[in-house]
Amino acid sequence: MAEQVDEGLPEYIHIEQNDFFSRKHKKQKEEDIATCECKFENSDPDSTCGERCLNVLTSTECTPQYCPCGIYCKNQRFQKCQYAKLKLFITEGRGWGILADENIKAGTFIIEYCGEVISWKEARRRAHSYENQGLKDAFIISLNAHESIDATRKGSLARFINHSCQPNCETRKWNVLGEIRVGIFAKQDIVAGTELAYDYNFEWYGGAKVRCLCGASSCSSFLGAKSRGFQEATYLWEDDDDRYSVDDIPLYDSEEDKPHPKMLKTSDSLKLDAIPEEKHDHLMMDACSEAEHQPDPNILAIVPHCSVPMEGQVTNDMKTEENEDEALVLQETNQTFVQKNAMISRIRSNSACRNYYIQTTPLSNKRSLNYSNGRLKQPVQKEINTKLFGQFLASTEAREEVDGNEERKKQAASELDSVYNEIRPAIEEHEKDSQDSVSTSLAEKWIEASCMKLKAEFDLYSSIIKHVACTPRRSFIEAGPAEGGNEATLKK
Ligand SMILES: C[S@@+](CC[C@H](N)C(=O)[O-])C[C@H]1O[C@@H](n2cnc3c(N)ncnc32)[C@H](O)[C@@H]1O
Repeated sequence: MAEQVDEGLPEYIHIEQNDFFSRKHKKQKEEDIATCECKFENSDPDSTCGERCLNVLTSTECTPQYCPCGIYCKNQRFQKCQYAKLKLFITEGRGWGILADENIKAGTFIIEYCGEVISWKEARRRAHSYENQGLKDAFIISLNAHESIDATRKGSLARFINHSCQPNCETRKWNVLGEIRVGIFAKQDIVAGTELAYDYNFEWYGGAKVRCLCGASSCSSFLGAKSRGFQEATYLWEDDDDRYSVDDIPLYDSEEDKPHPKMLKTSDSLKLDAIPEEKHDHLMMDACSEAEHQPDPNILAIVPHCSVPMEGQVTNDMKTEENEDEALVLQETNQTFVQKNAMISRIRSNSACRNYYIQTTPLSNKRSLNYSNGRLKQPVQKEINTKLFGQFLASTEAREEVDGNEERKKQAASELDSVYNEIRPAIEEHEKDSQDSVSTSLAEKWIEASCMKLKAEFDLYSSIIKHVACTPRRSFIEAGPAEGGNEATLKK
């Protein structure tokens, strides 16, 4: 049975505590330690840091030695790795998944989403690097506006929990000894043998679209289909308009995905030997597809390493990781910053994760996702041809004013793009996560750049309207033919 499990198991390093990649774990200052007012009473099991505990109410774990309940404190679940019993299993079409190995009550802390804590810049760099190396599974989630957790190389069993549009679990952020940590919690009572899933809430940002195989009746068909990026990119323009045909947009079926080559040797304590032999037709989110996960030779080979010492497992050195990072940096230096299907999923507190939308232009929410016979259509930016208008105007001043305004509009748009790039994590976090706030200075910077762009657009369009309406127009003969063969529109 154990051999069966190791066969095809993705290569990763099992950890049960976050690994800080570029900084140390924060040292909790004494004045920052929140002490609750609970008091252990033999007769009342709820007296020890249960639902009424002030720390529990604020999603903060009690600090050992400071909790009045001492060893009886029940609010140190992350610290003590008090996880529910889980089993790894192979889904049909979605790779590995996790089953509840016991009945789980609604609200229960199930497991921590562990991984490497990295900056969002590093997350973006890694996402592109992983993508370039053919790694299709997304394991990077956001922790807050500045940092992400990457469970690609190091993680807990939580890295195997799949997405569902109708999930039985959710993510929640907790403050543990001064650090924010992400836990998977049961949204409802879960019966043993049921697959666990939460809504990734992917924010798709380009490239191939991953078909969602969660099987829920309310399934949105693609991972990230509800995100702004996806909706913008798949906006359906006029029907029967061949220009927007998307026959060649690449679709990625998870069922075609192939897990990593030869995998990690795990200790028995991980319960990796518990994959059930029978098919899991009863599972809530069993896949619709028949295909199996196959090994993918393109996927980055990662040397097994365990930061939590495990029986029979050799602790690897950092060299491999460093070399790998160097390779990633080199590779990235060589690559152009073309949109690819790199996935960084970003968790928002107490609910989900999403992908970065790697695009410099902020997207509007106004468009909705549309399909035409199951096909998605590409967006086209509709721009006013100011050059054409300029040629239409007789006065040099009018033409110069329109040209100048267009130039200012372009500058404002590019400034907004660069501000957006600079503060994107904070903006995204703010939009999707009521727990995180954008700092006032960032918000002001963003608002100022947005206003400048709106003003520049307004100035441009009003100058066009003003001059077209009020200044004498040149005849087509005088203006000469416009670029793009728009002669007809130039004639008076
Ligand atoms: C965090 S991993 C989950 C574990 C993954 N199944 C594995 O075998 O390693 C996320 C990846 O699993 C796959 N996946 C998860 N949920 C899915 C779903 N509902 N439909 C299709 N693929 C899914 C996608 O490839 C996604 O990028």
